[in-house]
Amino acid sequence: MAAILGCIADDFTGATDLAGLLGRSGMRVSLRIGVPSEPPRDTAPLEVIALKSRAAPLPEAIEQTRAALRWLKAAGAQRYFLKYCSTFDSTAGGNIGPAAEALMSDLGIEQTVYCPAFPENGRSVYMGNLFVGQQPLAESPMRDHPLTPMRDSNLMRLLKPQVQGAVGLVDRITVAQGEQAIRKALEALATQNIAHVVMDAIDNADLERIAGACRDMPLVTGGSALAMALPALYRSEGLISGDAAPPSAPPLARATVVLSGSCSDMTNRQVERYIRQGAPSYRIDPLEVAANGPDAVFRWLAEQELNKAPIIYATAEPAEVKHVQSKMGAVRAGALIEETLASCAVAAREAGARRFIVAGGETSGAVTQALGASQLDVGAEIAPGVPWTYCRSARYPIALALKSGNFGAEGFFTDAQTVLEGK
Ligand SMILES: Nc1ncnc2c1ncn2[C@@H]1O[C@H](COP(=O)(O)OP(=O)(O)OP(=O)(O)O)[C@@H](O)[C@H]1O
Ligand SMILES: O=C(O)[C@@H](O)C(=O)CO
Repeated sequence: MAAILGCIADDFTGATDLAGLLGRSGMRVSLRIGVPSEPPRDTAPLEVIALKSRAAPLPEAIEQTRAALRWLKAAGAQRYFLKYCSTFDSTAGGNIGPAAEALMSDLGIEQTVYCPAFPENGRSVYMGNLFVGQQPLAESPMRDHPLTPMRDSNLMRLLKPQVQGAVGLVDRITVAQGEQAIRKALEALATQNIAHVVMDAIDNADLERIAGACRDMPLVTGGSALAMALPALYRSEGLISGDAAPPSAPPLARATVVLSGSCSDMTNRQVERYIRQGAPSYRIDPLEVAANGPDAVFRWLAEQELNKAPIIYATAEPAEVKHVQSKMGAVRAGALIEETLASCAVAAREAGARRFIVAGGETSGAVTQALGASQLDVGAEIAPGVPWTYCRSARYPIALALKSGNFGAEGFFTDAQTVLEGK
C-alpha cells in the first residue's frame, strides 16, 4: 500500500515515540532507520524515517531532511509531518526552523504550524510558552541538557532566529473555539505573510482540533501527540482503511543489556533505581575513556551474565556533565560516549544479547546504527511514547526499547523487561 503520511523524525527516540503513537490507531506503521538507500517497497500507510539530525551540523541536518522527503514522496506520501522533541530541543544554531523551511520550499508551500505539546507526558503550550509539567521549559531540568540546553520557554522567540519567514501564534482561546476558528486564524495570519505559526495546546482535545484544522496542510510540524490525531482523520476521509495486527516480538533469547547515555533528570532517577534494585552496573567515566580508551568497560561487559540485564551508563548529574564538558568540550564528550555505548551494544550482541534497552535519543541513534538496523516493527508500549521495537533485518533478530530522556516511570528499565515478557 502506498504511504499516506510521511513523517521525518529528528532523532531515534522521537521516531519510536511517533511510530508508537501513530500505531495506536491500529494502522500499519513502518519505521525506517535513516533514509533507505533502496527505492520504496513494502510501504505502509504511515511511514516514519528516523534521522539523527537534531544536533547535527546544519547543512547535514538539512541534507538528511530533504533526502527523507524525496524518499517519502517516492513512497507515495500525500502529507508530511516533521517530528521534533516535545521540549523543542534545538542547538543555539537551531535545526528545527531551517528543516521546516527546507521542507516548505521543496513542497512549494507558504505556511506551516508548530506544536510540540504532549499532554500525556506533561508538555503543554500556552500563549506560545512551553511548559514541562508545571514548570516553564527554561526552568525545567531541560535548561541543563548536555547538547541542547533550553534557556527560553517562548516558542516564538526560539523559532524567530531559526527562520527567514515571520512567526505568529494561534493561541488557546482560538484553539478552544474549534477547527473553523483555527482555520480562520491561520488564513488571517497568511494574509500577513506569517509563515511559521506556533499553536497552543494543553490537552489532546486541543490537538485533535488543530489536526482537524490542518488536515489538508501538506506539512505539519510538532510532537508525536499532534501526529497521533491524524490517522483517524485520514480514515474518516477514506484515505486509509483496514486494521493491522500489532506485530509480535520475534522469539528472542533473554539476554539483555541496558545502555544509558541520557543525563535527563528522569533518566538519572531511573538509573539510580535500577542499580539500587541490584542490577549489575558499570559507570563510564568520559575523562577516563578519553585518556585510556574503552577497554575497561569491554572487559567488564565480557564478565557479565546477560540474563541479569546489566546496565552500562554515562548518565550523570548536571554538575558532573559540566565538569566533563569543561575538560573536553560538549560535542567531543557526547560523541565519545555515544561511540563507547554503541561499541558495547555490538559487543553485547556478539556475546548473545538480543534485547537492548537504550536511554537517550542521540545515544539510541548511535546504538541502533551500530547494530545495523534498517527497519523496525513497532510493538508493545512500555510507557507513553516508548514502545518496544523489533528488528528482523539485522544479522540477528533483536528487540530495542529506545527511551526518550524524559519519558517512562522510575522503574522503566524493569518495566521494559516485564512488558516484553508479556507479564
Ligand atoms: N557524563 C556525561 N558527560 C558529558 N556528556 C554526556 C555524559 N553522559 C552522556 N553524555 C552525552 O549527552 C548526550 C545526551 O543526549 P541523548 O539524546 O542521548 O539523551 P537525551 O537528550 O536525554 O534523550 P532524548 O533526546 O531522547 O530526550 C549524548 O550525546 C551523550 O553522549
Ligand atoms: O517528543 C519527545 O519528547 C521525544 O519523542 C523526543 O523527541 C526525545 O528525543
